[in-house]
Amino acid sequence: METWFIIIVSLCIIAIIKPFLFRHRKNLPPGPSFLTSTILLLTHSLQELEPVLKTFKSKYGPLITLKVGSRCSIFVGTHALAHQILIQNGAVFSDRPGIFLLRNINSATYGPTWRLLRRNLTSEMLHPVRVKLYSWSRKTVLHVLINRLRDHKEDVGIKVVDHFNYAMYSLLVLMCFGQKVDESRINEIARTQHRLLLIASSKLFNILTFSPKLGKLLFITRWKELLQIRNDLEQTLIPLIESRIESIKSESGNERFVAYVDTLVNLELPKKDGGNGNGRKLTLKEMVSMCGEFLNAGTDTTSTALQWIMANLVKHPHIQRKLYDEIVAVVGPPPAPPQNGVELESIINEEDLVKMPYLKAVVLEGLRRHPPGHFVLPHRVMKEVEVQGYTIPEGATINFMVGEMGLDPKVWDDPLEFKPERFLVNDGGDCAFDITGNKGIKMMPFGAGRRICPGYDLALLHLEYFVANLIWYFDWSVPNGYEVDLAEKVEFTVVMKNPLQARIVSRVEKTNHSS
Ligand code: HEM
Repeated sequence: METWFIIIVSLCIIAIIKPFLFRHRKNLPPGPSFLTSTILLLTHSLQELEPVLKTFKSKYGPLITLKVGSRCSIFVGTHALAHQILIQNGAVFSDRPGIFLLRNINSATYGPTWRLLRRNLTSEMLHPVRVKLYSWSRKTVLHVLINRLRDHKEDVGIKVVDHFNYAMYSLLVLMCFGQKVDESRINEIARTQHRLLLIASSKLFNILTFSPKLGKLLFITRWKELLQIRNDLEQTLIPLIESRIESIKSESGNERFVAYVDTLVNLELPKKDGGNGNGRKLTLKEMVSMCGEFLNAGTDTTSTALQWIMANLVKHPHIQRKLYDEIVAVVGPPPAPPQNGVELESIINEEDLVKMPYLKAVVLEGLRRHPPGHFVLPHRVMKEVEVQGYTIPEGATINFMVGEMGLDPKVWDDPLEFKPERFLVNDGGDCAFDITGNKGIKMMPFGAGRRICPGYDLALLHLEYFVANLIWYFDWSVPNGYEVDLAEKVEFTVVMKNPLQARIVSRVEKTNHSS
């Protein structure tokens, strides 16, 4: 029903905007007809466009244009071009199509406000010294996760994704608001954020990035739904922000660590694009956008990646064994599991992770084979520029086929295989891979260039830390009658269509039973 409606409306729009069609006489990268492009953009979310774009790539080459009226959306399908665009010409391609509703880092236009907000995050929260100070929160959350996984019935298997999600939300909520929040509140935050993310990855957003007015007109119901969710998020997060602000005032510097909210309270927006023309503090609603982004960015993405990695370790027991052997060689065998959910005293220290190259390789292979996002966030071209003899017009949106790049047989041998060894150098002794792609892009799960994910180091730490500890404590295997299915499903991230179900047994208990 909705699709028919969209098609009819799009045909009407064609008639209205036809005069704009021929405004581009420039040599744009090739692509399908205006009508095909319009229908595709109106009926698909960004991630849903992937299979169609793959076909277009074989037909038109690695630079593809989808045109609607005078606007274009350009897609880039190869590593070399992505490097040329994002690294060599970074400044021109680092803007975002302004999507109004939120003031946060990822939606900010390339300018002083974006710089200020991004620097605040990287220097106040993601600096290695700060990240180290949060190690107690990672330990706390890991304890909870391990105890939750221990509680299931062994033979049935456990669906792990909800537990991973809960762990990532608990962790990021701690870092954001500086306090432990009870389970029902965490679940409420996770639910609201998830609803927001689902809308953010729908067709509505595809059109909004292209033409905000058209998007709101065509998807009025969805737009209203988005405003309602945004409202719900404010109701959930404002009390947490206010409570943190109160505690900063009362404890004046005696806090155990700096939470994200603390850094936002002190921020002063630059005069130039501060909204009302003079430098000012963030409003509470703007803090909601910033905190919401912090939670979104680091939760679903990381728990999706964690699930894919663990699924591959369950599917390939020899890789799991090799990883376990590496861990034991560095830290020794795992301790006896805690009784009655008592906190674990002994876990793998973060400092030990650097001695585990195979662990790094497993995580990187997971991100190559199953990047949580198969595209980056849309970029906006700031000035007309030539790429490969084609004109990339000012104002065009541009995106990158991240999923496709990770599977390119010209760059990766047996790209569909899960082979962590491909990341090892020096006869398997080292894992040195530049995830930023600064010198050359082979894959880009975190994007590349000026808009690269600022949280990539933290995300890699979270993945290595959780994978290492989960494999050290537990033996992971396939429950009876179940098969690990690597089929994908598009949500905000690209998730497992059939979520991982695993039989998880404490390694120490398993050894005791068998001896
Ligand atoms: C496995 C986990 C993660 C993945 C796969 C991931 C991936 C990405 C990608 C693809 C982008 C868009 C890059 C672009 O548009 O070119 C991005 C942006 C961003 N990410 Fe992450 N991310 C992860 C974790 C995190 C974490 C833990 C944080 C911080 C707590 C974070 C914060 C951000 C922010 C603020 C942006 C917007 C950057 C900007 O526009 O300047 N991400 N991320």
